[in-house]
Amino acid sequence: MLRYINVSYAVNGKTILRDVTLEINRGEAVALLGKSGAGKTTLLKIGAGILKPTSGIIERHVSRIGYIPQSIGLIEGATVLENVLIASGNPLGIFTGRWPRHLIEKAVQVLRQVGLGDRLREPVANLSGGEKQRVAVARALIYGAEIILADEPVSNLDLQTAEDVLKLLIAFKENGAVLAVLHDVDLAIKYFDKGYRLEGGKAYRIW
Ligand SMILES: Nc1ncnc2c1ncn2[C@@H]1O[C@H](COP(=O)(O)OP(=O)(O)OP(=O)(O)O)[C@@H](O)[C@H]1O
Repeated sequence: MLRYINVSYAVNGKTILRDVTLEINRGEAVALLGKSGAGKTTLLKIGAGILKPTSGIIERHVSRIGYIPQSIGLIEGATVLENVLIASGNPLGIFTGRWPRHLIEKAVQVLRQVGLGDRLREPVANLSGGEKQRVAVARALIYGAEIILADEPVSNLDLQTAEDVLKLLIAFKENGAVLAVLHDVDLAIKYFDKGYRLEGGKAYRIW
């Protein structure tokens, strides 16, 4: 679904990625590991099309990519339901605050799917870190993303919550595939089909 071929990325004369080749196939959950500053976020942003590689090729065999940044990227003052509706891509609703009934029904359905059916009217600011990650997954679902690129989706979460969020992310494989940046190798091995480690700008397949 997503393939990096000899991708390099440099900024201000500093090479962050060198000749990275890796692929995420349909039905796969792929973990990306590596020390702080190794280039994991940069790699994800290139996959999402936010950054352009300095050289190399990105092949995308998907039309919709869901990108969940480290900051999660929710609108804190808006409700859980509004945050999901905004991701549905209906431009009128964003300006008028009025959404077609079918979209509201769909938003409620994806929020139930991620276990937040009883928090629809809650401002996102009131949610815990794990619950915010769930909203982010619900946004990807209503958007119709085929692949999720998630940047450290479980950092700062306790183990139980981290496992719950990972199970939810992994379930997204049914829609396509998942690429997630993780720090915990044990969790990565437990839940992910494939793992790469970034080191010195290069990607090494570790399982
Ligand atoms: N626009 C930029 N200008 C200068 N340096 C940058 C820029 N973007 C990234 N870098 C540097 O590139 C390196 C890789 O950054 P990146 O955010 O991809 O790392 P990371 O592996 O995601 O780190 P972390 O685990 O700490 O989030 C870092 O040293 C960072 O400071």
